[in-house]
Amino acid sequence: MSETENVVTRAVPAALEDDLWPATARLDDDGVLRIGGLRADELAAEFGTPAFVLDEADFRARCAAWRAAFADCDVYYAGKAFLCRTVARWVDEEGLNLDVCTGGELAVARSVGFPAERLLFHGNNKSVAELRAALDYGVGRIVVDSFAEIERLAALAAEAGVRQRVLVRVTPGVEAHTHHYVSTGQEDQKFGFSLAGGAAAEAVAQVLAAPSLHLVGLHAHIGSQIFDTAGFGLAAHRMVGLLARLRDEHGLELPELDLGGGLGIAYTSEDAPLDVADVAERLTAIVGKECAVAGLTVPRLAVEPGRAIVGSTTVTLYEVGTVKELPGLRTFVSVDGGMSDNIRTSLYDARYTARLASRPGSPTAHVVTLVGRHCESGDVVAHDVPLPDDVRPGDLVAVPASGAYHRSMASNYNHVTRPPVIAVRDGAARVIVRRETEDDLLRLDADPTDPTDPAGPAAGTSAAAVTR
Ligand SMILES: Cc1ncc(COP(=O)(O)O)c(C=O)c1O
Ligand SMILES: N[C@@H](CCCC[NH3+])C(=O)O
Repeated sequence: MSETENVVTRAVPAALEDDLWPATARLDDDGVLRIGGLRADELAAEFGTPAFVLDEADFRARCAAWRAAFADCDVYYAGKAFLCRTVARWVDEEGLNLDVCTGGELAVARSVGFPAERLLFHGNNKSVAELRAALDYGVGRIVVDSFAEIERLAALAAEAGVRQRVLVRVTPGVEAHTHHYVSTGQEDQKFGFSLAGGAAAEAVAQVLAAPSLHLVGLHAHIGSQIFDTAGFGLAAHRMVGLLARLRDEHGLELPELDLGGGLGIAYTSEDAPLDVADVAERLTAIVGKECAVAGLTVPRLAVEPGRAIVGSTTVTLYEVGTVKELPGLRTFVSVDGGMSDNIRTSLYDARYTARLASRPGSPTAHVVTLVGRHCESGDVVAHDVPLPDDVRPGDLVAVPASGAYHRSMASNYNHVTRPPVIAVRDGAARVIVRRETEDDLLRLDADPTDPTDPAGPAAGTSAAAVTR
């Protein structure tokens, strides 16, 4: 238990804290939260709770800011943060490219006709079916992640009669200062080819030897929710070093360098995110300088922001169901969602804040634990949240910064239906992902009274079948 829990009475923040809330979020005079010109209480009445409310104007503005900051680079929105058909369409309309990491994400892109050339396909264990789907759609770039995959992809591309553009994913040996579950630049992890161990250079040689593969560049992603540029700088330095070595060994200058995603956002007022324009300036300067020193032509840079684009655009609206006070110990405020719509608190010990969204409440707050409705005592939405003393059942609570890795990591634990995503803009709301129903949950189950139901899903082609 935290020392502050329920012991200190605090003032409820009067205003919405900068950086945490979507750009169009406002507090009405009657204390009601408004996003995209719409009142939280009216949104809850129309669409129910819990619900993800996504500020479309903010999403588009963030895409535009990244595009402007990285003007001569390729910006790939990382769909894993949150993807649905409408968002794929917005990304396309805003002129960004799209990073997909599964056949499912690719299917979303495909379903809206996302230009194949502007897709990049990631994954440390892409299936044969996924690789075939990517080749079939003509995905612009595939990032190869293992020796087995190089062999597999080379065979599949040859079979399809295409020469597939690829990047080699390198682990540059950089420790990002973030939770170890989301740190991916260090040697000891499952992604990519080690730089220090020589695997990266060997992977490059194998790709170059495969006539059906066309090596266009290198890729590195050091982790996620990062607040300083030192790690990116070090990764850039090492990647340019590898480019120079490849030039010396193979006489070729690779034209592309993808430095991945990972820029952090503010979840509480203690977080100080970097400005995208500053990051762009620093990264391009570092790469430019390193290339000048190495005598290399500056490669075209690519970046893959996910969280930094969608994270702050979305607020989760919950309804309070119970308030349990344990005098001198803690107050639990239970809402109608939980770890099925926000796994980040229990998985990464992530910090969040929350505020009453349907009325002002008393000016003083108890620091409470905001919990969900699941059968786990670790089902916490947010620790140490100052909610008004008079918080009660029926109140709406809003959790900001819940656009990235919330809906995309949502589950049906306890057979809870996953919340909808409601896009709001200029006073209009649109359901872009509908709420699941109990019928949705039952749809996949076989009927126990009917032995012929279901026929069973079609099996994918096994990897062994291709490489043998
Ligand atoms: C390869 C790759 N690119 C991009 C991203 C997006 O990261 P973020 O949402 O932190 O920007 C990730 C996730 O960490 C990733 O693994
Ligand atoms: N899911 C993680 C980020 C991982 C990104 C994927 N490589 C998070 O919520 O912070």
